[in-house]
Amino acid sequence: MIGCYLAMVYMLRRHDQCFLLWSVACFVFVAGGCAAGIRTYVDMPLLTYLLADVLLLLSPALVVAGLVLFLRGQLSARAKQQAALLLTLFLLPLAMLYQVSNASTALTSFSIAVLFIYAIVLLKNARLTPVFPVYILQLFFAVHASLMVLQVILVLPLIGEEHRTFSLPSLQWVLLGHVLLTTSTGLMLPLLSFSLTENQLLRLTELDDLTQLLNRREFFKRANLALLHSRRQQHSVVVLMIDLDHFKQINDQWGHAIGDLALKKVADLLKVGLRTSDLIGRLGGEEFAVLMPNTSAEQAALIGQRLCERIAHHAWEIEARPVKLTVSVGGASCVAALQDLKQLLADADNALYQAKAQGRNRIVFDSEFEKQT
Ligand SMILES: Nc1nc2c(ncn2[C@@H]2O[C@H](COP(=O)(O)OP(=O)(O)OP(=O)(O)O)[C@@H](O)[C@H]2O)c(=O)[nH]1
Repeated sequence: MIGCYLAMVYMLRRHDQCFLLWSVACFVFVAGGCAAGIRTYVDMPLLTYLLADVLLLLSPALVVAGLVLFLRGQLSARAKQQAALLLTLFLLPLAMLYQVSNASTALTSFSIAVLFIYAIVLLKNARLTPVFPVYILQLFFAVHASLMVLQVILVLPLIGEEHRTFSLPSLQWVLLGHVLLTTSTGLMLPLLSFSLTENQLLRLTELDDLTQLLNRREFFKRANLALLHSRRQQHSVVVLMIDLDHFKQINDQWGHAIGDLALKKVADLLKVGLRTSDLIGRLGGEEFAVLMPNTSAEQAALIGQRLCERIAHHAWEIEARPVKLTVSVGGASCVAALQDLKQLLADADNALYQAKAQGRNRIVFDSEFEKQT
């Protein structure tokens, strides 16, 4: 059932390959369980021991392969080679041991435990929010790995004995835990992907596609909140409007694609030149806005001046074209954030207009602000 459920998620998620692997892993697990289950009735060790153990190991291996695919977006040739090598390393001793009573069970259980530990390590590098599906899966894998180690401990003394391992009550409990954990893991895996989609959707609605800065709507939303916060704290706030100089000429001379790369580069330079607490947005076209909370006019003037210099003196070369770029900056501030955002932006825009009129590549502050300071 879980295999069918994952197969349906695979189709719903537009053939996201990791779900196919996870679905196949469930069917392989059931096939391996069936092959092992008929040991009591059928004397075909090749089927009931060798094939059963191969299938039982292949199932978690497919889960791990699906995780790699999910986290890295692809299974590289190197990863496939490593998987083939590991499978061979497992198959060789198994082929030699499968007729020795209980030895193959111990080997398979140990290998599965190693695979689950690897899955925990893989998930450690997953940067997903909300993070709880990752933690829960790590917990499942940890319990599952412990269960497999327990199975090894229980089976080791029975190697070579003609005892039917799974008739032991303790091992039946382990087996039950194995099935429950496999089911729970199968149910939890899609949540990983929902976390990822949620993140991607959030990014799409909040960030500007080209520059990965806040888009206009998100900038206004966050800036209004920041302003409210500053008002409560009685802090002064500075808003900068930043506009590229003669950007039309760059588009006309080098083409729109180069213009886009120039916009991206400016955005990167803004990110580097400003603090993480500053909000940076692309309001549209070649116009950016920055809100600097808890910042004095003098500090902002200095930072703005440095930004202009950093951009003007940057070794501009985009796809081997010597693109020359400068920006003009208009600043506005209010002590204790008495103004609203729209007014602040309008004042900064006014100052930007003056910066352009005075020859560009400079920062000018709104005169209203200068009076206040
Ligand atoms: N490549 C690219 N160009 C854009 C984008 N958005 C706006 N532009 C261009 O930016 C240019 C803006 O031109 P203007 O408003 O005349 O301003 P300017 O040439 O920078 O001149 P000043 O602002 O007066 O210094 C136009 O050519 C737009 O086509 C974009 O996303 N990518």
